[in-house]
Amino acid sequence: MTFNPRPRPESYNPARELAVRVLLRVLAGESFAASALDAALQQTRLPGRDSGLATHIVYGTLRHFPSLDAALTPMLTGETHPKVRAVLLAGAFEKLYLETPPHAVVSEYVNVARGGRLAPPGLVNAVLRRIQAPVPSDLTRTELPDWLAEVYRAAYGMRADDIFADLLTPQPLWLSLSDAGVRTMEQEGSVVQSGPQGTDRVDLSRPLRETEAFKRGQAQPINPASMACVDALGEVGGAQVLDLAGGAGIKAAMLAARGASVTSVDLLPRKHEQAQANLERLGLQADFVSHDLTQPINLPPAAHVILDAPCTGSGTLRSHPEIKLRLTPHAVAAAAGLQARMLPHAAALVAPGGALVYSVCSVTPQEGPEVIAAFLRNHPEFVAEAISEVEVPHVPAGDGVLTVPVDGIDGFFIARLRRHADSANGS
Ligand SMILES: C[S@@+](CC[C@H](N)C(=O)[O-])C[C@H]1O[C@@H](n2cnc3c(N)ncnc32)[C@H](O)[C@@H]1O
Repeated sequence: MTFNPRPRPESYNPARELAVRVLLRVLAGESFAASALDAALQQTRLPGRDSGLATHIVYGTLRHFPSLDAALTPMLTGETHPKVRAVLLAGAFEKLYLETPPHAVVSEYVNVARGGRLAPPGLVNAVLRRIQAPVPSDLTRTELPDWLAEVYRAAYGMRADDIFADLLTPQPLWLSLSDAGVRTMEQEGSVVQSGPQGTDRVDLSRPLRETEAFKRGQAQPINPASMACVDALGEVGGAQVLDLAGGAGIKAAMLAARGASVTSVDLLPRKHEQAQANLERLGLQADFVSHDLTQPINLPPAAHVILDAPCTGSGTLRSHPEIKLRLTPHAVAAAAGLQARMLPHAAALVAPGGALVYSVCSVTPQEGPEVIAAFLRNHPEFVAEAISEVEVPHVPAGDGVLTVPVDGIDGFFIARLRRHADSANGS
């Protein structure tokens, strides 16, 4: 008898297997899409076109997850292994939302399933051949759970439908660029368009980290709505600024670049390490303090304080579509509770006559207007001020503003509170 080796699986584009493996981690709640994808792309070094395809599949699948899940669920019986589900979700996304010919989608994902030992090829073949778009409904139009779609409708009224459509499209890249950075980017073939709040919208000719502008410290990613929070602090050149919940230091970097002396406070020392490394890249500096801001903190008061509080991120669904899959009303209440505990300790650091900017990248009323209203009821020494520095589209929201998440701008709640000049500090 002659030995017949098993036929080798047909080849397939590794971008699809990479996308499936990234989805597997993100759907298991192990990672955000951005960091899982970044790590996988750095490890495999796919050519540019293929990394573009992998990125498109990961984000598209997450953005359309509610519809894809609704289309798949009736076709599957019993428990479906997460690996099988990830293959089917990615395949269904590509069949229903990209222009890849259906027969190519089926054969590619059958080969991914077999070659990557991810799923029974026969099942993938059968499901992807038959799958069709689900019947149109509110869910397929918004791709959001009902309660979250209602939050958006309540916040933005007539504009909500445009926002739902926008949230399903790829996120543009926003950078803060120095003049030299604009020139370096353009020399490398990237297209730079000036955007709101002094940011630039950039179509890159290569991955950001590989651009000279990034390596030389001439470029910092920042969303215009995030920059609006920095701008709301007013003129900070030469002033002391307390950057509370400073995290990886994006706002700290923008403040330091304007000549402020920044002290950045965060719960997690590892965030300070990231911030420090980034500031070094940019040729800037700041001081760091690790502290739990639900507790009083002993720092000299400052005329400019920002609390960019931890939040649910419900205003960043275009760049972080996985958030909508995990977010619950319970998580919103928990975030609002944390923010309400942090705000008085931040306010205690504001010098008489000074300003406190409170910001969250969330559009829920609990994390924005309600936190501020409750604080002001108990702190008559503060008054909310109008913020003229917000250039991005925004709507009024209680004592602050809510930026409108269209055109790649995140949804941020921003309020500015002024301490009366004759009121002393204290919690
Ligand atoms: C929205 S992020 C800050 C982003 C940052 N301001 C920036 O612009 O890069 C919120 C930060 O709050 C921090 N945080 C969460 N709970 C905290 C607490 N109890 N005390 C201090 N910081 C906290 C998190 O570690 C996270 O870095």
